[in-house]
Amino acid sequence: MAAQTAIDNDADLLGFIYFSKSPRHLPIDSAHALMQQARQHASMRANKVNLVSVVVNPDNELLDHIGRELKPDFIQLHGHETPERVADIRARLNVPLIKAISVSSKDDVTAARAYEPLVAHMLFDAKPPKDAALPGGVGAKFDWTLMEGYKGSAPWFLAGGLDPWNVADAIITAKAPMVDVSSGVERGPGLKDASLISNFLKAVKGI
Ligand SMILES: O=C(O)c1ccccc1N[C@@H]1O[C@H](COP(=O)(O)O)[C@@H](O)[C@H]1O
Repeated sequence: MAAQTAIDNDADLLGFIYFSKSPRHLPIDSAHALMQQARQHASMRANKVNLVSVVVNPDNELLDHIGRELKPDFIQLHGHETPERVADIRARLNVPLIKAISVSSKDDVTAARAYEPLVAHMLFDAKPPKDAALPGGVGAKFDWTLMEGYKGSAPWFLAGGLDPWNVADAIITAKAPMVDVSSGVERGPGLKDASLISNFLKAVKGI
């Protein structure tokens, strides 16, 4: 299981996608089973791993369902949720939030300020191509130098097109405290690859 490889290589967080257009989409029952296995594996190894439910413009019904059934450590909002909507979600759920921002310019990075008081972590991902079916998980990179000077009020994630070969350069260039990856550790859409996962984590931990 990909999650086990990630845990064995000291990943701090694991993401479970709930978005039907994604090749990584996991219905709640499947996510529940995989998250249980991941929690058991981490506790056997005395590793602490945080489990993240990734959603896109979720309605309240879905959020309540995820909160109740999956009990994730974080919910990652990867759509066009406004700061007002994020404030509503924060008031509704007792789950720390990660807000993804799509970046193609410095203004996009500046837009993070409005979310910072509302979330545990910001995540900066590339703006997907206009015709993309997914808002993330498409392997698109952005100009990491756009993160220059961004401090943030909490540790933040760099994402978008990262892989085992470029992640060290990305961390150094963007001065990123944390990174997130999806397609860059896959051998095909939705097919996580154990050796890519372990090479990615070795590259990150080796810095
Ligand atoms: O991975 C997905 O399928 C996905 C679907 C919907 C929203 C977000 C998704 N993934 C997130 O996208 C970024 C970057 O992915 P990649 O490494 O460029 O493939 C990452 O934060 C994932 O959590």
